[in-house]
Amino acid sequence: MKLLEGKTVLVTGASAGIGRAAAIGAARHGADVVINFSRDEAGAASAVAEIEALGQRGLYVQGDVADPATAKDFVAKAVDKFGKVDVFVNNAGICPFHAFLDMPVETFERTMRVNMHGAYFMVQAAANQMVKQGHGGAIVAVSSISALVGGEYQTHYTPTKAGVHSLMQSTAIALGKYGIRCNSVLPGTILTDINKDDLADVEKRDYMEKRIPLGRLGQPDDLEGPIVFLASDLAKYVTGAALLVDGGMFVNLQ
Ligand SMILES: NC(=O)C1=CN([C@@H]2O[C@H](COP(=O)(O)OP(=O)(O)OC[C@H]3O[C@@H](n4cnc5c(N)ncnc54)[C@H](O)[C@@H]3O)[C@@H](O)[C@H]2O)C=CC1
Ligand SMILES: C[C@H](O)[C@@H]1OC(=O)[C@H](O)[C@@H]1O
Repeated sequence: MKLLEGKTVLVTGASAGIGRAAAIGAARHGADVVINFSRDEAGAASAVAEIEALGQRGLYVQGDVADPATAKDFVAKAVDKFGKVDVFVNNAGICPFHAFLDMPVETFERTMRVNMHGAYFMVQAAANQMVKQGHGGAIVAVSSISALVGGEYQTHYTPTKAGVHSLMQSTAIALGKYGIRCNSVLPGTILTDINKDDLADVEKRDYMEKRIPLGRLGQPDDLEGPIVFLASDLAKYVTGAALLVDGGMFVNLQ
């Protein structure tokens, strides 16, 4: 069963990793997909090629989500090409691991701008378009298990992930009257570029793996189903919710 037939889906940071998996998943479920990317044009082009190979239409648009102007441009280009926005997936994010006591101001500010400000202005631009269209929509934010737990080298990052989930709770209220649902997915540890240096530490990787009841670290396509579900009418009465996708890591205290 195709869950997003006829929909136009926008995904940020989709040249690789979880964003790419969400974009491909949406296409597999019958959507046309517009992806934002910042630097990796080859990755973006190959994601669009994969979307087209699935029989759907695709478009890639360059833009740094930290710049609020990117949000309006992304939505405008999507509407130019496909006429509407039905689903928006806020995925772009960075996590430059660093200790707390000597956190460089630039690292802190860049992480806030990409992960939090970027999410805010992107969600706002997508929501304005959905309100204008008048037939509702779905917004899914890629938050994190890190919205619920801390990280010694992530003191600048975990507040952005809690912030993104909190944004979905508030926009669920602000946008409910327009039929726009807003939810978060909370991935656990998923093997992508964002953590490949961190997980090169064999001891740490081993510890993470052992903490996961399902016995393995996540892959980007583990997020495909949960994101498509929240974007689809199967979740038509779900808003303001958060779905942990972590192989059971969070609940595994002892
Ligand atoms: N990999 C993991 O274990 C987890 C990842 N997440 C979140 O998932 C999201 C995706 O990350 P991953 O796929 O894991 O890593 P990734 O590094 O493969 O993907 C991040 C994407 O965001 C893009 N991006 C970064 N800065 C950008 C900017 N300024 N403007 C536009 N695009 C930008 C990158 O180009 C890349 O495509 C992030 O928000 C991350 O916080 C959440 C929980 C766990
Ligand atoms: C980048 C980290 O490996 C990853 O990001 C998250 O949000 C997870 O909690 C992991 O710490």
